[in-house]
Amino acid sequence: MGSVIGHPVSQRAPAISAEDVSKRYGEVRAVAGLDFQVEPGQAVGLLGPNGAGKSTTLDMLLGLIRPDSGQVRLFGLRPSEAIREGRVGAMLQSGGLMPEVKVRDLIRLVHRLARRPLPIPEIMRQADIEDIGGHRVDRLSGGQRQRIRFALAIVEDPELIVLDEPTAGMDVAARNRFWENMRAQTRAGRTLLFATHYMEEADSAADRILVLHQGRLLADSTPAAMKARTGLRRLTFTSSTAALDGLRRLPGVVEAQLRHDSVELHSSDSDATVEALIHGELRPRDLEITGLGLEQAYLSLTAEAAAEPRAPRTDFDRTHSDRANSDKEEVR
Ligand SMILES: Nc1ncnc2c1ncn2[C@@H]1O[C@H](COP(=O)(O)OP(=O)(O)OP(=O)(O)O)[C@@H](O)[C@H]1O
Repeated sequence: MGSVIGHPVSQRAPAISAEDVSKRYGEVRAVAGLDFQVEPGQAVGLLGPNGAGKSTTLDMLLGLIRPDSGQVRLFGLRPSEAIREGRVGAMLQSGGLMPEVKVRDLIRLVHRLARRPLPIPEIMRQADIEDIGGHRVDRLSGGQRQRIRFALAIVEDPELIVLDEPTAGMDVAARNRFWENMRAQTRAGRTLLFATHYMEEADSAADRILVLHQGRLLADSTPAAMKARTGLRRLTFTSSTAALDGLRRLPGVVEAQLRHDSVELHSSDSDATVEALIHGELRPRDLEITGLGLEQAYLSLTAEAAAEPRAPRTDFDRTHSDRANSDKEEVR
C-alpha cells in the first residue's frame, strides 16, 4: 500500500494507543481507564454486551468525542491529524448517505474531495459494489448500504480501518465476502479494529480480541486463548434413554441440553464425565468432545464479571461525579 510507505515519520508508532482513557455521560461511566495498544497490521475485534462502551471507545479513537481524561494517539498523532492525513478510515453505525444519487456518482464525489484517493474501480472492487454502481443509494438494502459505507471508508487508502458492527444487516453470503475482503486488507498491511456482536466473525477475522465490560477491559487475548481459558469442554452424543435430570447429575457437568435423542453437555471434567457415561446406562453413540466456542467463552467471561461486586470507586469517579449530563463534544 502506497500510504504505508508514504508515512515514514511515525511508522514505528502503534497504529492505536489508548492510555488510561475515560469517558462519562452524567452518571453513566461509559469508559473507565482503558489502556491498550494495537500494532500495525493487527486485526482486533472489540466485543462486549450492549452498553459496554464499544461505540464510545471507537468515537474517542476517531476524535469524534473527547475523553474526560487519558490520551488517544493513532500512528503517534492526534486522531484529527491522523484522519486529516488520510491514514484512518471509519465505518460507523450512524451517519446517513446522500439520497437520490447513484452509487457510482457518490463514490466519484467523495473521490474528487479526497487528497490521495485510490482509483475508483479499485474502491468499487474492494468494497464489492461493482454490481450496484448504477443503483440509487436510497433504494439499497441495509447490507448494500453497509458496503457503500465501507467504500467511503477506504477512498483514501487508509492504513487503519475502524468498523462499528460492519456486517449488521448483511446476509450470510455478503457477510462472508466482506470478511474475506477484510482478511485481504490485513494481509496488505492494513490495521483493522472492529466492534461486533457476531462471535464467529471475531473468531475468524480477529487475531486479537478485546472484551469490554462496563467500560473496562475485561480480556485482551487471542480467540484461541480465550476459548481455552474457560477449561470447559463440550460433549455431544446420541442416546435413546437419556433424561435431563440424570445428565445434570453426571460428574463434571455444568450444563445439559437434550433435543429428541441428541445430547449436548458442557463439562468442567470431561474425563470424569466420559468415564461415567461409558460405565452408565445411557449407551452413548457418536460421542464427540470439543472445546467450547468463542461465544460460550465470551458468555462465561461476561457472566463472571457481572456476578462480581462492583469495583471500588476510583479517583476518576470522585473527580467527575458532578459532570453535566450531555457532554458529548464534537472536536472535528
Ligand atoms: N450520548 C450519550 N449520552 C448519554 N449516555 C450515553 C451516550 N452514549 C452512550 N451512552 C451510554 O454509555 C454507555 C456505553 O454506551 P456505548 O454506546 O459506548 O456502548 P456499546 O458497547 O457500543 O453498546 P451497543 O453494543 O449497544 O452498541 C451506555 O450505558 C450508554 O447508554
